[in-house]
Amino acid sequence: MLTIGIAGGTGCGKTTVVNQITGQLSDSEVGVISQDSYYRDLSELSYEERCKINFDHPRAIDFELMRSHLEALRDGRPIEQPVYSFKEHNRTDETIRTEPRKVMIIEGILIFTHPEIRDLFDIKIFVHADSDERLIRRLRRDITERGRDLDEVIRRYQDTLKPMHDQFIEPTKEFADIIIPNNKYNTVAIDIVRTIIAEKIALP
Ligand SMILES: Nc1ncnc2c1ncn2[C@@H]1O[C@H](COP(=O)(O)OP(=O)(O)O)[C@@H](O)[C@H]1O
Ligand SMILES: Nc1ccn([C@@H]2O[C@H](COP(=O)(O)O)[C@@H](O)[C@H]2O)c(=O)n1
Repeated sequence: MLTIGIAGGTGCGKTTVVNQITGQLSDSEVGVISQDSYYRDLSELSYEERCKINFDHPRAIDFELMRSHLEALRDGRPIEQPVYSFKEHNRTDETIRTEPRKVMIIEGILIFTHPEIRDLFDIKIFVHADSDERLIRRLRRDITERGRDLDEVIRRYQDTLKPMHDQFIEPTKEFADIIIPNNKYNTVAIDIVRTIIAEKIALP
């Protein structure tokens, strides 16, 4: 199995890049896992308490579960990937059965902060977009897709997102094998990654 990690700050375009990479590839050969699935279960907290959680700190992520899932896939075993709700700030009761594939892509803001997770990646890609661009994209996306309003996004950006990005996420750029500049759509970089994956899939 070829394991590709795609990191970068919120709104840099990780999900978009993953969709562009996998667009014309077969689902049976390339799978995608999102770090969002591994936000800790917060069912013991009220909704109001969950709203106050810092979701940009590495401790918000259940890296143990992520590691055991990545190792299971690598060993050829399927996993039950949790499904996350941004509206509820919590995991749902659902899971998605994810079968091992020739290529697995894992995307998320914090995946390069954890040394043991980092070591599981054959290729590490960091997607870069400037912070003003990322904030604009995040505002648009969170309001239209994640049930947030302007005040919520700005408050979270100032209180936790920006400081956590500077402390934890930006420094992991140094671990990347490839940095994709994504202030604008970057078809050249996407083609390069697709070529690498196509070669892997072509192997018996
Ligand atoms: N290169 C780009 N140019 C303009 N908008 C983009 C670009 N890449 C992504 N977007 C948009 O920005 C928003 C955030 O992108 P997304 O892929 O969800 O980022 P991430 O997964 O890194 O948080 C989405 O609405 C997406 O359509
Ligand atoms: N309940 C939650 C959980 C996470 N977030 C934010 O999501 C961002 C990471 O996801 P991306 O798709 O943007 O990479 C992260 O910055 C968290 O602040 C949230 O708003 N609510």
